[in-house]
Amino acid sequence: MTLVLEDVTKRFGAFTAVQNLSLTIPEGEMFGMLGANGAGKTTTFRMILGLIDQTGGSITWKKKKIGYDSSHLVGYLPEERGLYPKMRVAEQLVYLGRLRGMKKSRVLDELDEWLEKFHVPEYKNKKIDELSKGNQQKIQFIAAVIHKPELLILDEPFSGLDPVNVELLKKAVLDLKASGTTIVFSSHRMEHVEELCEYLCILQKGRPVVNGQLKEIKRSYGRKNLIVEADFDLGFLKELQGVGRFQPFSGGARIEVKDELTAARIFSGLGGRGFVRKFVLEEPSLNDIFIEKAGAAYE
Ligand SMILES: Nc1ncnc2c1ncn2[C@@H]1O[C@H](COP(=O)(O)OP(=O)(O)OP(=O)(O)O)[C@@H](O)[C@H]1O
Repeated sequence: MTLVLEDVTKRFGAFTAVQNLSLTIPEGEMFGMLGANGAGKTTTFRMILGLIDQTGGSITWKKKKIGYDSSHLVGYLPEERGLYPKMRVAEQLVYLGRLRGMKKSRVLDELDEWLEKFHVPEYKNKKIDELSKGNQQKIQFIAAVIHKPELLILDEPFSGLDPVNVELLKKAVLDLKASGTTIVFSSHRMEHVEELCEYLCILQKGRPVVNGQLKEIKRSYGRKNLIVEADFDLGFLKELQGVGRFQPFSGGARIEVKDELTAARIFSGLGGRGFVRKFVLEEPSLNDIFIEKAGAAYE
């Protein structure tokens, strides 16, 4: 276990931004930090990186506190993007790489590789403010990883990227994971977290309301989703015992059911009413769990 947060609290004056947060993030894993706006994700990242001190509790990376002397071990993509607009990409990266103890020639070699990977080798000598916002974000991502950090913290890495760039970045992140990097990232897009993370935490007003392994979280949530499509009105199912949220859509409904027995009862209740085109029982999505636990919806 490499990144350990024990009973961490952060207060800003009288306001508590993070409260009694305990997490263990296994080495080489990708960990999703979720929560509505203002839940405490960025504050937690800043504490992990040693940029701000926690009010209580402890945070260790491989049993040591992270401080400025460990900046070569960690990489950070902050939520507020911060490149120097008038600097050229290569100059910027050399500057940041050297701050982390890299030789200029190594920075330039790594940069060439990354720009190829992101299909933008022509950006090397462009000024940051000549690039689109999404492309600036790719450069900032390269700045966070160019020194091959052991621990990588990405605050909303996919926000503002088009679908092609989201895929490029996902692949880059998965490659880093495959090479052993421990990655913690935040996102408001549940499907990204679901696709990439085995472990996650949902914060609500600074407190962890869900924390652990995704498949275990889904299993213990219990309820499942039933997708039914039929040529008759399914509204009567709302009243059945064991039925939770009922979301009708054109030609069918998505129905939260307590257990498989409820699904079986629904199945027999459909008989003789008309034509059923689809009847599928699915695991709850992370979005379902998030809506219940964090009390906020995302599309
Ligand atoms: N320096 C500060 N002084 C006072 N309050 C702060 C400070 N930094 C953060 N906060 C407050 O702490 C809470 C948590 O903020 P934080 O930025 O960690 O949320 P977040 O989960 O990252 O939100 P978002 O999804 O909007 O980025 C917010 O209510 C915020 O206003």
